[in-house]
Amino acid sequence: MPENDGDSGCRRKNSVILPHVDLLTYEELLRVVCLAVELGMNKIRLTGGEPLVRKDILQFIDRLTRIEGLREVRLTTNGVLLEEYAQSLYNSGIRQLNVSLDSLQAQKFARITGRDCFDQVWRGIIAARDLGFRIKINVVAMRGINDDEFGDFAELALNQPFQVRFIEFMPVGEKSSWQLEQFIRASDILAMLTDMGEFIPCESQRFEGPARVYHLHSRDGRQGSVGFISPISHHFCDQCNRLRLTAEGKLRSCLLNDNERDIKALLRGGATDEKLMAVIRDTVLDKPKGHQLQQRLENGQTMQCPGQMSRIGG
Ligand SMILES: Nc1nc2c(ncn2[C@@H]2O[C@H](COP(=O)(O)OP(=O)(O)OP(=O)(O)O)[C@@H](O)[C@H]2O)c(=O)[nH]1
Ligand SMILES: C[S@@+](CC[C@H](N)C(=O)[O-])C[C@H]1O[C@@H](n2cnc3c(N)ncnc32)[C@H](O)[C@@H]1O
Ligand code: SF4
Repeated sequence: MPENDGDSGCRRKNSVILPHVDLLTYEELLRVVCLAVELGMNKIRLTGGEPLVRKDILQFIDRLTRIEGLREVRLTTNGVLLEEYAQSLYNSGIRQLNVSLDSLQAQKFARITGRDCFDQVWRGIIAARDLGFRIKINVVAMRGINDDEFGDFAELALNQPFQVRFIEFMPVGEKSSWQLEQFIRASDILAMLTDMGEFIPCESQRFEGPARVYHLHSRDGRQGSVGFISPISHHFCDQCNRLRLTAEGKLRSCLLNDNERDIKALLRGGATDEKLMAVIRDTVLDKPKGHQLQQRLENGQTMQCPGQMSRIGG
């Protein structure tokens, strides 16, 4: 196992826990969401950090899902608390979950995440499946860490009603453990899997999110859904319509660009709704055309991005 144990940069081992007062309150979050909805936003994803560990998260989600005009609330989780929370999440109206799962092997999972809880996460996934959630499994692809399991993950897509998505490992975070040797492009992953059967591009999902989705028809007649997210080798910036709001109230127009606007300062400084809406609109207008990671990779330039996944949420 390489030195960094495959920590994808999402949860840093020495993560700083922010004081409660530095976080946007639920009231503040709801105000920002309502204004964004008024401006035309219709989908919210809760991510993190780990959204399910925040105190009173279920009450917050209950209020969030009742906002008029908000079509859908989705959640990305490490799955640790899923078994316990799945029913309440379903009752709140959430129907789609993304679960991060970089290994199907309990010991390796423990080394990657620093938590020996593969079985607990798996039970959460199964509980959510049985309740009827649509489930996507997020796999950050890391050469030398989990590339020996890509076939097992594709098997999972054939055996369970989950969409398995392989995500290119991004160099996010100042002290990110990202190493060029670990990077593996989405097209190489697909090439490694072609023996399993036929991969047919799913046209209906083309603009449904960052993943390029394929129907997998296995040689023995089973079917599944496999996605590839390639922010580095084949970026999708021209279709990107996301804004990201961090827990401490910074609004970003791009995952890989550190320009941020301080929404918390505005909220706590008495900004009017009009002012806040203007700032949200300006953030959208400032959206960069794209990122230069592929060029930097080809030129052998440093790839570290200042942001941090656990802050930005993926
Ligand atoms: N660079 C970059 N990476 C992204 C972007 N969106 C998603 N990703 C990566 O892809 C992963 C999965 O994204 P999700 O938001 O779970 O994707 P999704 O479920 O298909 O998307 P929605 O259901 O539309 O929210 C993220 O954790 C990131 O690693 C993006 O806009 N830019
Ligand atoms: C940052 S995590 C936060 C949400 C939650 N705590 C979890 O573990 O799912 C959200 C997503 O970011 C993705 N991610 C984390 N680090 C990444 C990296 N370096 N490159 C690409 N994706 C990454 C993971 O796949 C994960 O699904
Ligand atoms: S603009 Fe930024 S956030 Fe959007 S797809 Fe490109 S890199 Fe990702």
